[in-house]
Amino acid sequence: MGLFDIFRKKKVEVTSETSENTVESKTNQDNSERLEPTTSNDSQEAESGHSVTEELTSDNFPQVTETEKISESEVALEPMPEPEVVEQQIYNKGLEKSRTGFAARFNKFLANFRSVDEDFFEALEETLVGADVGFDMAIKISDDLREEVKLENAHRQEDVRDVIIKKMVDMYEADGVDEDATMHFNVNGTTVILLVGVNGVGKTTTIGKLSTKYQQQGKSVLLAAADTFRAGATKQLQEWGARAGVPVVAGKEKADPASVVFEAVTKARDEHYDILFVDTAGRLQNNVNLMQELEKMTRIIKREVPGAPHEVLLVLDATTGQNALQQAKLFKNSSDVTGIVLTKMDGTAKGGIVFAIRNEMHLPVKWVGFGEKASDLREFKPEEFIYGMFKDLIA
Ligand SMILES: Nc1nc2c(ncn2[C@@H]2O[C@H](COP(=O)(O)OP(=O)(O)OP(=O)(O)O)[C@@H](O)[C@H]2O)c(=O)[nH]1
Repeated sequence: MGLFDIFRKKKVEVTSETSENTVESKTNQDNSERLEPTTSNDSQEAESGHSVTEELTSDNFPQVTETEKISESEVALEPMPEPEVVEQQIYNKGLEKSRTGFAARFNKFLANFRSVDEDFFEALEETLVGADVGFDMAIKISDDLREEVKLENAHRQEDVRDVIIKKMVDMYEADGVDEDATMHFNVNGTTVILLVGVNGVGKTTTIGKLSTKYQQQGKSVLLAAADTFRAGATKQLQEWGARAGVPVVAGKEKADPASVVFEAVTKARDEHYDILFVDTAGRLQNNVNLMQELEKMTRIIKREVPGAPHEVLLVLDATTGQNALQQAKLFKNSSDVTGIVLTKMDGTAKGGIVFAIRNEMHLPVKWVGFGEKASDLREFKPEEFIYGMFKDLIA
């Protein structure tokens, strides 16, 4: 089953689940309406002009009634949602801005639809570029659609919309056929994971989140604060380390980052840590010194732990749109990037960047950040992403 079919299936399942829930909640509402006392707190509040809650003291605190006790035990028996459902909810929430942004652009484009002519393709390209799917992909989609018989026969807005979204999903799927989005671990010793990227994209935060996750899975984790460039970076990493219960190897401010890496990598290897995360400094990506610094660190890591680094994760800030794509190109050329962490997806209306990264970079997105908390970093799931992005657009 292709990605688009999975997306359609998900949509049908969720729509029918939602309508069942609506019937159920309507029934509950009907019952509760009948049980509701005639004088509610709200009306008391409205009459007295101030909150009832404020007047509660230990003396007049209401006793739990028999009915409330029953409903509490009912709540306790309620089944926990399936992990896939939880994941879908997280993606839906995290992609809210992108989804509404894309839907607004797309609906505007469709509202002007009269016929499939040259103007139509021009407007489509503009819409796609505006949604940050990347220039190359926008042109490719538009070119492919010119050959599409189904589009030629489409007369209604809904048909046009379905053909275009199916094309986007199919193309996205085809571009990712050889992509390996799994994390690679060293089976014979310490796994070394390097995080690279420009200033402020979320490297330190991502290390904090990943170390919390792996620590909770029972792995022993060590952090290396090799960002000696920015004052405060080491402290920030130490704070995450303390929260996750993970030790941090740090050097003095402005110390040679390579010396911190050397100390950390030998400690991790000799003391048999499962994972070492290396936080690097993020100056401008075209800064030659930064690239040389990264190369030096990588040489030391390779020398001390053969086969390392096992992952070089490039962190990109999704809110920077096409700028993130430029950064990806530069880093890909000068370091052995194995995957991408796309942060701040919660704060962008430009989720289309995921399409551009796959289409133009052929680098797998391995993780996505939907917020600042440790649990907001999620493994990248293409199905959830496609669903979260387009669910409002397909009937
Ligand atoms: N909303 C949101 N904020 C995030 C996310 N990831 C990181 N941030 C925030 O982005 C800001 C920068 O994150 P850092 O981890 O300091 O970035 P950095 O790449 O280490 O920065 P430098 O050390 O300057 O290179 C912080 O305020 C983070 O809380 C995310 O997924 N969503």
